[in-house]
Amino acid sequence: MSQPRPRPLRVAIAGLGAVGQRLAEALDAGIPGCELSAVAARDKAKAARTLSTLRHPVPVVDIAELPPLADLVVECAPAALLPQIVGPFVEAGKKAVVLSAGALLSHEGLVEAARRHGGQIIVPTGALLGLDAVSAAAEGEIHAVRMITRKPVRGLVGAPYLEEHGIRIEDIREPLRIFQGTPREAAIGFPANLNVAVALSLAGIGPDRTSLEIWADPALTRNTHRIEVEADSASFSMTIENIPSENPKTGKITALSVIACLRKLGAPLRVGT
Ligand SMILES: NC(=O)C1=CN([C@@H]2O[C@H](COP(=O)(O)OP(=O)(O)OC[C@H]3O[C@@H](n4cnc5c(N)ncnc54)[C@H](O)[C@@H]3O)[C@@H](O)[C@H]2O)C=CC1
Ligand SMILES: O=C([O-])CC(=O)C(=O)O
Repeated sequence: MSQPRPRPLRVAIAGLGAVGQRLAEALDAGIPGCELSAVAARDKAKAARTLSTLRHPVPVVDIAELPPLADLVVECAPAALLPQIVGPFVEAGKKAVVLSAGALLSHEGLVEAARRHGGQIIVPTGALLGLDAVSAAAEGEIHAVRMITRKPVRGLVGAPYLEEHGIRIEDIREPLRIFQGTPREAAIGFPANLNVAVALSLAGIGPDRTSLEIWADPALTRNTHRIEVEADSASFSMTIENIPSENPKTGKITALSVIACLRKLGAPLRVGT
């Protein structure tokens, strides 16, 4: 006898920016097994106007009001808000999809809280690619992971690392390597730009052994990430060229990755690790 169909997972969106808006539209149009149940926004009046075209209206609330309204939260807000969005969900044994992955490194207690309370933090592939192969390779032995990110100037200006090191990129005419180090260092210096490097490191050999270069390139229009992996099971390299969304720092594919991730949660056929 078949099991009764579970009720849809109530999904909350925290942050109604480039990713949040696209995701709200997709949930409203229908992702099987999921229903949009609430949105948290900084400017609630503006968010209510943005959401007024949805077929199924949802409450627009403060972050602190989300937990009783949802079973899963998608964090797509500024990185500094990560603990207040994710903490209450995982402490209640619920799930949190995290886009500001860089901020996980300075709030490792969240993973511990999820372990203690039976919650789960899900970092989708986001603006990157290949985390399926990296996770598989990590079940064996990975010798090295290297990532090279190239971004248009407007996707990088304002990063704290540039200001701290007096690096001006506004007038460059040639590609300039602006950073060489680890994802852990980049998460601090580029909190709105390098979540992908941290996601890669968490899938593979960690934020201190992964190596990362960041280039500002005035000729580029796309955020371009190349990953190179050497493992005992395989060697592979892959590149993704992301078309920016309304937010020049964020590739369009980021919201689509979250949509695909939510679709997989309850799918009868699930493809990819
Ligand atoms: N993991 C990945 O592959 C990627 C991660 N990201 C990260 O995802 C996050 C979201 O990206 P975007 O949508 O492009 O950012 P965005 O800047 O377009 O949107 C963030 C939204 O959060 C809202 N917000 C600010 N304070 C708030 C508060 N107190 N309560 C509720 N909402 C608040 C802002 O008003 C804004 O609408 C960022 O942290 C970004 O760095 C972005 C691209 C790829
Ligand atoms: O890493 C990020 O947060 C965003 C990014 O590079 C992209 O969208 O290509």
